[in-house]
Amino acid sequence: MRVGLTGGIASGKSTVSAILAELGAVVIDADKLAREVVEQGTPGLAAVMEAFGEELLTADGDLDRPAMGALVFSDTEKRRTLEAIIHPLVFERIVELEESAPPDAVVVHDIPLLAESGRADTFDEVIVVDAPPETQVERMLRDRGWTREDAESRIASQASREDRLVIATYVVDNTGSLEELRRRVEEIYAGLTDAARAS
Ligand SMILES: CC(C)(COP(=O)(O)OP(=O)(O)OC[C@H]1O[C@@H](n2cnc3c(N)ncnc32)[C@H](O)[C@@H]1O)[C@@H](O)C(=O)NCCC(=O)NCCS
Ligand SMILES: Nc1ncnc2c1ncn2[C@@H]1O[C@H](COP(=O)(O)OP(=O)(O)OP(=O)(O)O)[C@@H](O)[C@H]1O
Repeated sequence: MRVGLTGGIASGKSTVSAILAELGAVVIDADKLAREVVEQGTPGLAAVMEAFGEELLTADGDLDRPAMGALVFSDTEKRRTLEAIIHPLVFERIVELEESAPPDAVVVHDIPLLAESGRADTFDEVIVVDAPPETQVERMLRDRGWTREDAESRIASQASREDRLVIATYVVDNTGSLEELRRRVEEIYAGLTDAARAS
């Protein structure tokens, strides 16, 4: 069974995917793949350098992610240029990883931009982790040392909360405690495994 997992930045997706992995799901993490495809020595990094210039490399030769973030989250055209390089490479890796998963696995795709991608209906189920923007901002300020402006510009680069909720077959309200979150995820996973067995 193929399950999409999405949510706005800092909504709690990684926390949910870690619980699902613990429960037995195979998790494919698009953010992680988006980092791997631009590691040093990759064609992805070469393509990014060609489009954006070598000043976006750190002294060690890695992609300077904070500098790239500052650039693309304040300029939509630059963000689209970066996405046009990275997204096809991520998609290729997703297909490869999916092919190597056991046939009866619950495969969870953690994809921050699932609502934006227009591919939600290619999944059997879609879990949306939901939290209000103010909670997202609070978590980003607390954890990442970003300014409120940094946090708000990322939220503004993403689909609205409403646009994400319309693709959901399961909604995880993540405004409560971590214990409540775990209970809700366990309940959803039980439903997924039942459905996978029945199919
Ligand atoms: C601009 C980059 C280098 C900044 O890196 P940084 O380490 O600061 O952030 P990281 O990659 O860990 O992403 C954190 C979160 O930012 C949000 N985000 C990332 N890219 C995008 C985007 N293109 N549009 C909207 N939100 C985004 C997501 O919620 C993501 O979970 C990086 O985000 C990137 O390469 N983005 C383009 C690739 C992409 O779209 N990734 C998202 C899933 S495939
Ligand atoms: N219910 C909760 N109560 C308190 N803190 C939470 C809750 N859910 C998640 N968090 C915390 O909020 C932060 C963001 O959560 P997480 O990293 O899971 O979000 P994310 O959606 O994966 O973020 P990103 O989009 O950046 O990948 C983490 O520090 C996490 O521990």
